Amino acid sequence: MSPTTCTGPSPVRASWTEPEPPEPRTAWERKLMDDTMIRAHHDLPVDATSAARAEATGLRLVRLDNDDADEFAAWQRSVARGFFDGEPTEARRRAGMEFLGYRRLIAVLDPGAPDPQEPVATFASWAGGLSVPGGEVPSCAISSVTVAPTHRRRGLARAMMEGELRRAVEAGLPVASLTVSESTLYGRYGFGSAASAASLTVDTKRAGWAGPVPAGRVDFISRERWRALAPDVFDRVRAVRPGEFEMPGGHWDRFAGTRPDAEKPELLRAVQYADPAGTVQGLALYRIEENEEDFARSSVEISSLIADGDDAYAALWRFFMEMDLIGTVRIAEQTLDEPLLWMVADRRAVTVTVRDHHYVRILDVPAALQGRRYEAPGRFRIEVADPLGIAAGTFAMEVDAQGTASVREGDGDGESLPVRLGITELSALYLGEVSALTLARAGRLSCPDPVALARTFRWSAPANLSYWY
Ligand SMILES: CC(=O)SCCNC(=O)CCNC(=O)[C@H](O)C(C)(C)COP(=O)(O)OP(=O)(O)OC[C@H]1O[C@@H](n2cnc3c(N)ncnc32)[C@H](O)[C@@H]1OP(=O)(O)O
Repeated sequence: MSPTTCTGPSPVRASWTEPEPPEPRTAWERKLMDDTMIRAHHDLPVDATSAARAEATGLRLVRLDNDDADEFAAWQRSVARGFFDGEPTEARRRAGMEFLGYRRLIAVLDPGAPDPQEPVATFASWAGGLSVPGGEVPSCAISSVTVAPTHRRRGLARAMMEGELRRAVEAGLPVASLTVSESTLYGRYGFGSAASAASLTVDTKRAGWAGPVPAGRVDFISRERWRALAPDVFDRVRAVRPGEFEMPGGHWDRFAGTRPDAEKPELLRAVQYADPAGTVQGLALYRIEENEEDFARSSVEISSLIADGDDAYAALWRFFMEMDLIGTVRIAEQTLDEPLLWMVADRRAVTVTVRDHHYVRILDVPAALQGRRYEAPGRFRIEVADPLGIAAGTFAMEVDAQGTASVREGDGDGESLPVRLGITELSALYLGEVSALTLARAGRLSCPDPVALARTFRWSAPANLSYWY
């Protein structure tokens, strides 16, 4: 599989068929149907080293059968407990079986526990497309990492992570990626914060619309129509925005509240923006939170805003900013460089909070670095340290005037600029968000000319992952 393509099929179909599973609707779901490589990753047995480590402490590290309803239900219960959710309802179990069949499910079982089938640790992964500057690479997406409070700090999370990263390497995936509950967890495994997220809170009474007024129209649509349109509009946005990830199965229905386990879907409102020719270029989902004390200062929570182009972006934001009875508009998971800040009359009406969000871990340095484009040519000799030994080495990297890189193991020539850094730092640089100069100033990499390195690795389109997985 080339590092710049990612196609992939549903490795597993859930056994629950009541009602009939829907036809695959998103690009992801369609692609899942026929990619043997993704199925191969899904079906690999558990890592022997990690399994032996668990065995030595009397525990069993296993890969679960997605089609086994009891195993899946127990795994899902443990994940819910790990993330402080309530016990999954029957509707949630069924939806999970239907929508999560593509995930490789790992569990740790404790034969000494009162209920030995209930996992004491969980882990999920799947192969999907990660948008990078100028392209897309296959990534091992990781989610649902939990360890029961009764079994914490015995190395179970480490055993699962190390084992699953080795499996991802074996499957030929050049990077791994995840979203995090805590910033402190994943740097030790070589993950770097590669796409941050900004939360915006707008005081609409103060902001004042100073942006363009596009010629198209904004209309209310049903949640079902939003669900049907969103994948295509999102895929157009994703193609040019590093940091976005191919939408995992089940997520569109979760956002739109069109899954059988949706909670209060009736509170969601959906709108679209169509250009004057009638082409839908933007979509948004939101809910209103009424302010009982002052109806004229109620709040809008935008849960999704997908804008393919500047007109769609301006039209949707203007729609929210000029709504009657609204005092506050909130949105999360935005880029660090939102045009909205330049579309309001009073900049201080917008409060921006920044958080680390999408973490990336390079597993195969040549494949990963060749999978993206660069903004300036350069020749580098990159020495990478990796505490897990997966991607350590010295690499000669040459970027031509078109921004295409050729990377191979070796020292390069005497003209190459020497760079020394850890895999966490190289991974953080990967999507072009943080500048190499900033990492050098922070003492996180060494290079005699960090400005040259920064010029090559930066990317003008800001990185962003607009959701959690
Ligand atoms: C991608 C995702 O799913 S993100 C979600 C992560 N999960 C959660 O936040 C759910 C609640 N938390 C948990 O379930 C657990 O505490 C976990 C999964 C975070 C950690 O599980 P444990 O089995 O206790 O971790 P383990 O014993 O393997 O520790 C591995 C390392 O991480 C460190 N570590 C573990 N938890 C934390 C923490 N909360 N903060 C900082 N360091 C931590 C350990 O000190 C250890 O360090 P070392 O190996 O470098 O010495």
